[in-house]
Amino acid sequence: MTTTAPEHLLTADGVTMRFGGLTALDDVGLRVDPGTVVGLIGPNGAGKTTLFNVLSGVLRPTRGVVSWKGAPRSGGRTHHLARAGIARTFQGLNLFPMMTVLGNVMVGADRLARGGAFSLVSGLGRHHRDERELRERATAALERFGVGEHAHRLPGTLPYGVQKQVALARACAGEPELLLLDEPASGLSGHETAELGERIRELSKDMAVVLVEHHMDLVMDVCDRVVVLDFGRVISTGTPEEVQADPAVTRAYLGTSDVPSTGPDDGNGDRR
Ligand SMILES: Nc1ncnc2c1ncn2[C@@H]1O[C@H](COP(=O)(O)OP(=O)(O)OP(=O)(O)O)[C@@H](O)[C@H]1O
Repeated sequence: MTTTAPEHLLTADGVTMRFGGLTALDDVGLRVDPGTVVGLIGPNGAGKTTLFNVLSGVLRPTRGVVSWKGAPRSGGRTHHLARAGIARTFQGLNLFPMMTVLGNVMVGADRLARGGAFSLVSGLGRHHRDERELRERATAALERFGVGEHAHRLPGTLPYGVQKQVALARACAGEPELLLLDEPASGLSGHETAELGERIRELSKDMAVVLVEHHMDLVMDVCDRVVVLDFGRVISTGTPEEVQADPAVTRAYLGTSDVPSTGPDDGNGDRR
């Protein structure tokens, strides 16, 4: 039997999100193809976080459809999405503070095993073989992100940059097909951000990536396509070069310090 790979991994069609009288997203369309890195940018309040939350299933749109491999998706909790092959990171890291680094990453690897997410902590209800496999996967993920030596530490005892790598390792340990990254460069040094760029490029060989990010150098460096939001609408889509050259984008950023065509930025362009 011949199977045809779906053209798009994730699509959003006509997505509108209203909060009371405020329209945070207005008829937004987006597509993410396998193996591509898609950047979501826009001035403060443009709707990036709202769209990220719709794509990651945290918010159900007022109107419109988000589809995964061609099938409409109706929201879903994080672990449901993880089982489908979608992983995300959080701005606030969201590591479990009382669990070791290894334990945290084993939770991320869990979609590939049979037991429930927390049975690995208690050891209840999990087949020993499963647990050994999870441990191996998690250890490999930590090594891949260069933080294997911290496996038995608690996250809170580690520098912020290391915790960010652990959060990335946790998201990738389940071998997702799509990784959603919410401002992964925030709080990182220039050197750490450059390393992150290399990692994202490497990850994109195995999975698609959606990146919400204020750090323009990173966006322009790693993204295949960039979607620009302004006041909840998509005002430009294209390669980094195309959106940088788009006058609509320049206009949207006018008066902010968050200009996509310049070098390093402080990530705080605010026009409100
Ligand atoms: N839960 C909510 N209730 C009401 N209004 C909201 C809610 N979430 C977001 N908004 C509003 O929706 C608009 C878009 O916000 P959103 O946070 O998505 O923008 P953003 O592009 O992520 O901004 P930033 O770059 O500052 O994070 C803003 O006007 C914001 O105040």
